[in-house]
Amino acid sequence: MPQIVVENLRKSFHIAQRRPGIMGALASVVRRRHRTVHALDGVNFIIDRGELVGYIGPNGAGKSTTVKILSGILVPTAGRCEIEGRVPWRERVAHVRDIGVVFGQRTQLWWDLPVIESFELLRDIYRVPHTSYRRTREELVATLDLAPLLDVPVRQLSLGQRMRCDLAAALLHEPSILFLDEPTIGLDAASKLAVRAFIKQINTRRGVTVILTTHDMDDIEALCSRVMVIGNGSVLCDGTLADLRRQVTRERHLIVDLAEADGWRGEPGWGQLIEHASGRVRLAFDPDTLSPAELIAQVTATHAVRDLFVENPPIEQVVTRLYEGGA
Ligand SMILES: Nc1ncnc2c1ncn2[C@@H]1O[C@H](COP(=O)(O)OP(=O)(O)OP(=O)(O)O)[C@@H](O)[C@H]1O
Repeated sequence: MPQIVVENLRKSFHIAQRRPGIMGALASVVRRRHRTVHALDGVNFIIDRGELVGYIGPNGAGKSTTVKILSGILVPTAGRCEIEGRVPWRERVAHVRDIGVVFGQRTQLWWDLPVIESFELLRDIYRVPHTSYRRTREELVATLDLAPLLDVPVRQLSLGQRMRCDLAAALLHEPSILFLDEPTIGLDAASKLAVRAFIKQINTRRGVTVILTTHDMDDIEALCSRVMVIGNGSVLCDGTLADLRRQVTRERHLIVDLAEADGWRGEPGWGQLIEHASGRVRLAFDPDTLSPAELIAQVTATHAVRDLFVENPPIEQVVTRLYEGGA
């Protein structure tokens, strides 16, 4: 049975528009003009227990609105949304016991309290029995290396330390679903790797379903077997990263390091030259028109080559094209 069902979900916001100038402001008091923003315009997806799904899209596409509806904070204008058979905004108390939410830009911990006291408060709020709370807390403290941080007030933590504490806080009540909104934003390389490893671990070992919203494509490549791309309020693509690539382009790239920096003599039939600097050449070619083996044979027959390799276009490029197509 699917754990999350979203069908034809719509959410519109009516925004009061202010007219410019003092007269405009006075006129707005008497007669307000409104503008409607269709943040979600028919979103559909199903997520099974234990999936780790990336939810990506350009700014303003509707990601946060979806997550807010799924967490019961917002009520949609129309459509169906059920999680564990419950409607999130109608059965909020039961629903929040099943979910954990982490926002990279905000903390759910109490700013002036030591971390451990925030944990205790969350235990009270979620009414977690003492024995299971202690067991889960000890596991999380060990896995996320939190022991040295427990007595430190949250405002004194670095961003990376705070994120590790926020992840623990979201999991203390052992939810079966975790919503992560930009969990690696602003983190240094080592902290990013630690957070990613932890997300992977709670998904594979504990079977927690994870919905990850991010603009960091390295997060997606490292973690997600499935990616949903949203644009203009609807899902543009739902599948593996390979599906996403196939939907956007068949293009592949040949990268050639030349023995002589300015020795490039490309032929028009080899594809499009998209980079040529410091002896490195990057060609975008269509493997259906010219096979990689044939292209390599032609290039090496006519050039002195130090090194070469074939790769897919960077995922950022693929995603940007998908966003542009969707827009
Ligand atoms: N409370 C609100 N009132 C009015 N408009 C809103 C509100 N929340 C979101 N919107 C609008 O709905 C659209 C979708 O916003 P949303 O925050 O869901 O996008 P997003 O994909 O999360 O963007 P980002 O990547 O920038 O966080 C935008 O046009 C936004 O301005």
